[in-house]
Amino acid sequence: MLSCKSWIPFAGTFLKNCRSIYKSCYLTHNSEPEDLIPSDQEYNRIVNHYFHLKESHNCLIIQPYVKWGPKKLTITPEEQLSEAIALVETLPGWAVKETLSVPLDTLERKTLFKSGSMEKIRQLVQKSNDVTAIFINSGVLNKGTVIILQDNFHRPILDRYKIVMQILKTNARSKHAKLQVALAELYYIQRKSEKDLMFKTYNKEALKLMFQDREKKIKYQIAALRKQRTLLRSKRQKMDYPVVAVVGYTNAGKTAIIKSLTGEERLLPKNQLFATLDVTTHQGVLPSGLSVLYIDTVGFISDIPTNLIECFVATLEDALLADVVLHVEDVSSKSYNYKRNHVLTVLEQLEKGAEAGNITSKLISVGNKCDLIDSSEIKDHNTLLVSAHKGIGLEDLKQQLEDFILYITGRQKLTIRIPNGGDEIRWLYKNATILEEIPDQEDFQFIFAKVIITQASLQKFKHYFIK
Ligand SMILES: Nc1nc2c(ncn2[C@@H]2O[C@H](COP(=O)(O)OP(=O)(O)OP(=O)(O)O)[C@@H](O)[C@H]2O)c(=O)[nH]1
Ligand SMILES: [Mg+2]
Repeated sequence: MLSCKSWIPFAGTFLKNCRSIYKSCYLTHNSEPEDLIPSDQEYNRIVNHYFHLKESHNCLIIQPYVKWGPKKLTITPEEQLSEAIALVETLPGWAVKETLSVPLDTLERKTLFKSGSMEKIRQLVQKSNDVTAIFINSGVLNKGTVIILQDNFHRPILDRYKIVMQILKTNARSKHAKLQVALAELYYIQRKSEKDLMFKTYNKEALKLMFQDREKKIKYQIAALRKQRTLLRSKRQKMDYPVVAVVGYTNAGKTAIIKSLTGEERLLPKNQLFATLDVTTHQGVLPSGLSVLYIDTVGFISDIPTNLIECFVATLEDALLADVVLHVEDVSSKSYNYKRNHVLTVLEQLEKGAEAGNITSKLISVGNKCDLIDSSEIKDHNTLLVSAHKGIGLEDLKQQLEDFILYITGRQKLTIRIPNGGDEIRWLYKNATILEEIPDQEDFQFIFAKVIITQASLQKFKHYFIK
């Protein structure tokens, strides 16, 4: 385990490197393209110091919970613990050895736990001596508490923030996701450097320069990617397909739903938290034949400092500009209400952000994994129940989406009488969705075309063809 003192010898080389161009030598277990993220050895060491990055850990998970008062959560400690287990098990090579829920009367105590609980934890660590880390399932622990607990239990202490960061690092595949994670990590280290004694030996100016330089380079690359995405977005707008953004708590089944709605084999739903870190787009067809684009997004999770999620908000931008936002909920989850409230709160916060527009007015909820519950367990009778696995309710979902899209985008279903084989039908094939062509029985020179068409296209059609 690294202590504060073990950092001092690095300070000299660190300062030298601060003024040099940073060589690419990102975390050893995370293969980075050479030019992707500016990095240096010292920075990586700092990161390792905070995050205790390792290929594997045997964890003791401790779930602190406040028994009563305003800090008491609506989610039970058992439910919190099961999410903590899922978080650890998401990391390849990591395992859960022991778990313990510890009641607290306050979250303010410096040691977090009372002496009786401290003793209980100490005994548990001694008993299972293959425990290599203690994960305390709480947002961010303050440095003083971490030091006290580490000194007491002689194991690295991890909090929720660190575990989620580790998952994001492990699961980030695309250039964009890696850059977002690198930025989140940088902000964390930057904040630490303002208070942490560990940085006392470093030249403050050089440190600041190094952080600024790193931030500038990462942001530059993110901006370049964003330009590409804006280009793609405008191409998509030209295609004029309605867009459905699929959002929700992590592991609710967003990817699985999109896979079932589109039949796209490339999509791989996983029993992991934060399996999806990239915003991807998939084409599907609604009951009347209208093409639609589904956007898969990064899942939400509660009790994580907002700055970590903020880094991913940029990746949600496209999603939030969608015509419809489909909120996927896991109806089999015991913390269904807690998760629902969390997602809705985050969406409301995003809505307040500059470009997001009005999200709540274009929100539809769908309850996934209904195959795992029986009718007595239904939590909200107004939510459409589906199962991506068993294919239950998917046709109803498509119909709901279609009706909502027609309503919200001002598309109309129309029947237009036009010449058979003329320019009109060719134009409509390009600019609208043709549902059916029916010959006019009274005059075979004409057909009735049933179409779905936007207001804008209808105006153009009238302008070109109706004199
Ligand atoms: N029983 C059951 N399991 C499902 C259903 N839909 C999804 N799952 C499972 O739930 C897990 C999570 O599914 P994903 O589609 O990856 O969930 P997600 O919301 O995209 O998760 P993240 O990308 O990690 O936020 C996987 O193991 C799926 O196989 C369903 O209808 N029924
Ligand atoms: Mg997913």
